[in-house]
Amino acid sequence: MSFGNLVQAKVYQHMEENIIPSSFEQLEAKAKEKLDAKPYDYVAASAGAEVTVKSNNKSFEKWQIVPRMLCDTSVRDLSIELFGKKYAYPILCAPVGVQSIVHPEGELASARGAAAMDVPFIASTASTYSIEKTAEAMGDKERWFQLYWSSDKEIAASMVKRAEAAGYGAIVITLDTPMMGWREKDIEHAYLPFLQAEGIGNYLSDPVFCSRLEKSPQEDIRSAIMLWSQIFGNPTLTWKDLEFIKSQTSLPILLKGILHPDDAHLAVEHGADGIIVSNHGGRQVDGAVPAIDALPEIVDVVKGQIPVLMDSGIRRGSDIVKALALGAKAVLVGRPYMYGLALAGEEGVKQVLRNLIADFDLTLALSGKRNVSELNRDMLKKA
Ligand SMILES: Cc1cc2nc3c(=O)[nH]c(=O)nc-3n(C[C@H](O)[C@H](O)[C@H](O)COP(=O)(O)O)c2cc1C
Ligand SMILES: O=C(O)C(=O)c1ccccc1
Repeated sequence: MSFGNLVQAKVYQHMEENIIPSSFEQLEAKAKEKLDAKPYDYVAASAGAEVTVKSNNKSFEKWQIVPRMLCDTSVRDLSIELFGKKYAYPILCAPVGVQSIVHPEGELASARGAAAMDVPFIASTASTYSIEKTAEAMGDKERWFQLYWSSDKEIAASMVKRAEAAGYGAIVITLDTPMMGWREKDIEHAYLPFLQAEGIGNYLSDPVFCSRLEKSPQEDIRSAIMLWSQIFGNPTLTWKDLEFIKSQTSLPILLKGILHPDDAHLAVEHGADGIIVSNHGGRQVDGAVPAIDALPEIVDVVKGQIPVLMDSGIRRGSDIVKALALGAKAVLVGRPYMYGLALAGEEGVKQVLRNLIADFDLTLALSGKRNVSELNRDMLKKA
């Protein structure tokens, strides 16, 4: 059945039991009801007084869309091109670690949900399920691998090579987490899921990691967890270390966590293939600049030499329109799909993504635009 431009009807068709609220606030509230406090707070909470996570959302309100009329928006194309490949939408699932704390199928369910919606899935280094198992769940659908560069560089290199072998299309190196931020809720709960061996699946299945152990993780999980805690994160890294990872792979490399225009400049200078403007959803430096505020200056510095993506605070279609109008090529979503996963596994992730895509499509059309390349700063007004 075709519903023409009644995008809502196309969405309703898939909602057998309306399990997933369409509003982000209700989605979060339902996830809170369902989950235990520890895993819920791990996902929902942020660093410090949570100023940045709040201002991530507030800052989108500073930009107002000025819609244009009579533009024939009957036929629309939401696709983009990145690194020579076509993507159906300018939306990706952000790398989110340790997803098994909200659903037993964890990353596998999210990856399947993303694949079903034609949304690329970025698998975190800190996944409970391995690079290879996640790839297997996705068939030939697009996936990227996010690297937490461990203090043992051979382990980092091994993971990058495993990702390339398993059909991942890009490597995202997260720069803002050489150590985890000060998250008051997790401290209150004394919660660190890794200490129960959740979120370390890529290490336990890594030949180089295992070669550093006296006994296999199956024989002695405590020592494996201990080693993980010693090698996770690498605060010694500097710009010149990027050369090492570049030499390990032919995949495009994106740097995630850039907020300063000078760092964007350095990223280009050191041969990054892309940048992800992000404050890690407010989970690292409380008081850090909202990502949407950092974006325009970074886009100006990069001058189209490499694609600039962004995340931190994308909740609705209008947020995506604004980010793209300010120069982002695509956006990543984090918490929204985690709540979908918590509520209904793969189906929940699918519904969250489907709603977001439909909302984006409608906002684009109602703003008088037919495709992503028509989005630019002229359509925005600063409040
Ligand atoms: C529970 C959780 C775990 C995360 N784990 C990772 C991770 O393993 N690697 C990473 O690069 N970013 C991680 N992030 C950050 C996300 O990739 C992304 O930057 C952030 O969630 C975007 O903000 P949003 O949640 O407001 O959409 C995590 C975020 C959350 C909420
Ligand atoms: O919780 C996070 O934000 C995060 O990035 C992370 C870091 C280490 C392991 C798992 C997730």
